[in-house]
Amino acid sequence: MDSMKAVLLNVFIGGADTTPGTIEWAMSEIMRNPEVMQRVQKEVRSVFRDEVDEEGLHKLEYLNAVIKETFRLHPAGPILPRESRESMEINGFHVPQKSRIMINMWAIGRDPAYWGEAEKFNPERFLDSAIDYKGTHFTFLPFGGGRRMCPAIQFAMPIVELTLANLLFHFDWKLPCDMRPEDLDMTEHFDTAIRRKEKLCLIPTTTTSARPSRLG
Ligand code: HEM
Repeated sequence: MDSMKAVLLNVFIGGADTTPGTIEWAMSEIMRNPEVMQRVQKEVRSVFRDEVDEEGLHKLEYLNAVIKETFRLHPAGPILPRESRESMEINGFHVPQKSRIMINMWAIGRDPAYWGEAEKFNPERFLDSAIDYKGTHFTFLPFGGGRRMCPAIQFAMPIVELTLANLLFHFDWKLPCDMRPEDLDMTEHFDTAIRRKEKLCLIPTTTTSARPSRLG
């Protein structure tokens, strides 16, 4: 019974903050980078005609790169906890058996040793790149890796893609009070996940350019 409770709690905690948090960070980064907004909206609006559907998602190469870049800078699971099964030596440090090891994916994602212009939101770095989120590229593990990696990738990714594609397809977006993109507050609040400290507040306007066939 206790392990059933633990599994259910894990699913609730694992699913609660991660997906909406990723969508919120992606929209924040897209708003801060108008050239990314222009490119991603152009892609979404050229792939879909009347509605966004799941079948077309695989064609959204640039949106996929935007999501990967969001994971790199704002990983929903910033710390991956592990325990060493045996004692070992890593980079000259002795790690005793059963040590608790915290892998800091947030820091690895911003490490200039692995990423050019590491602090810059640049989805283009993932275009024509073999790096994916399946747990084999150790500098990029948004869903973790190994036997404890997130069991919900196939479920979570379409939700993130569909939500963002819909937001970008149906609406144009503005920052409130004539705020400039570079003034958008990106302060982080660290909990089990890293969320925005201030909620993201945006103004949607409906657009006719997304639905040419209905107007035609
Ligand atoms: C964008 C969405 C999501 C991201 C980025 C994400 C990321 C992660 C990460 C980094 C881990 C730790 C993996 C490791 O230690 O190697 C994890 C574990 C887990 N996630 Fe997700 N997750 C997402 C969505 C979800 C959803 C929607 C659910 C459930 C409905 C879920 C359920 C779980 C569970 C149960 C675990 C624990 C697995 C275990 O300990 O064996 N996740 N997730």
